[in-house]
Amino acid sequence: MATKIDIISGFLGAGKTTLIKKLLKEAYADEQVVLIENEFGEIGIDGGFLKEAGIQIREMNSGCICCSLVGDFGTSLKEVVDKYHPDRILIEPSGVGKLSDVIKAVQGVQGDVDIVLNSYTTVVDAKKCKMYMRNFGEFFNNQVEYAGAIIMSRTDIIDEKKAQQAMELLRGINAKAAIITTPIEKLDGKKILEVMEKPVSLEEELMSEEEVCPECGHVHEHGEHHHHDHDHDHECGCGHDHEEHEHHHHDHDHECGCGHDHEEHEHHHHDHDHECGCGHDHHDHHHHHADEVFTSWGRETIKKYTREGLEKMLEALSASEDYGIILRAKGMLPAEDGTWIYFDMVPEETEIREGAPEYTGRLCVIGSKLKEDKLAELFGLA
Ligand SMILES: Nc1nc2c(ncn2[C@@H]2O[C@H](COP(=O)(O)OP(=O)(O)OP(=O)(O)O)[C@@H](O)[C@H]2O)c(=O)[nH]1
Repeated sequence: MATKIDIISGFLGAGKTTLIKKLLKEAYADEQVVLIENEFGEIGIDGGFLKEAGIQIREMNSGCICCSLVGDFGTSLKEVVDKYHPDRILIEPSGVGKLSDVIKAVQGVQGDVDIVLNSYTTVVDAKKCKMYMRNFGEFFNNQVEYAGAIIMSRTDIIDEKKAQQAMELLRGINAKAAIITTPIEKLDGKKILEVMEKPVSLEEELMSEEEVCPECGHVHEHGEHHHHDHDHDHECGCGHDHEEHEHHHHDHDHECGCGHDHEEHEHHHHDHDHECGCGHDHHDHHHHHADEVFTSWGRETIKKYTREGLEKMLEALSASEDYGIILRAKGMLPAEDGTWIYFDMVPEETEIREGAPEYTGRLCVIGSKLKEDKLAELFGLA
């Protein structure tokens, strides 16, 4: 049986790891699963948390799984399949990766390796969705637009109105995905996986009632029919033949988000297919690689911290832009009292907990226009 590939995408701190842990426990318990992580920061931090769950983890920290690294990624995927023959490979792209690039990379090796793209899901922080769309739309929106299913995180802590607003924003750029709005801790992992694998939105459910497939003339089951549609959409963004491109152009304009009109868009495709083939509009001056926009700063350290001290440092990070635009910080550090402090921070939300001793202390900050000297000073590591 071909190894199933589940892609779990989502912006920095969205809740990808939280979801993966839940799926491992509740939905993948009887399967052999390998996780491929592509972290943006230089220091692998998540690995530590997930190793406790006892699954195989392969980290790809050398760069993004994107246009330039498709080869490495393919090799990595092949090695994992040959070595472990897993039932499933979970791919957790970096929080600033473009989902379309990852889908394309998987599809690119599908012919050589016995894998099948099974699901492509995006976790969205419902609390920050609006802000991310506005400030980092180029990366954030792509993850939403290409998702088969969208899981809204933090619907447990925001009010209904805000959740509704976030949902509408997401629906505005992805008309088809199933959007999970129920807090995930209320749902069984199996149920979540079911939605990820057969993401049927209400709209499709209603529409497909009596719908006859225009291609084969049959009435399909909901899920079946839906998958059919989705496959087409995604193929369209990923370097498949031109006829199909044109055929689906209507959808594609939306997916691209480039703001150009249809004709112009088509033009770009002709011109730029050669350069990269990833279906992006490279002519657009707003196209960036993640490392042009986001930077990370990380340190290994033996310095000991206190919870109170660390809390203040993390508060200072989001209180101003003195340290740059901070989007994410995490780490595990030795405490003065001999315990270990693990922390997870997204602006205005900090989680500090006790964890198992690590071989050394590590911390990582991700953001835009980071001021490294100031950060080193703040954490007492200058
Ligand atoms: N209240 C609440 N907190 C959440 C939810 N999902 C994630 N978090 C918290 O948000 C923080 C980040 O969650 P992660 O699962 O590590 O996010 P991630 O997407 O893997 O983050 P990256 O490491 O940046 O890729 C953690 O402190 C989580 O406990 C949610 O649905 N509700």
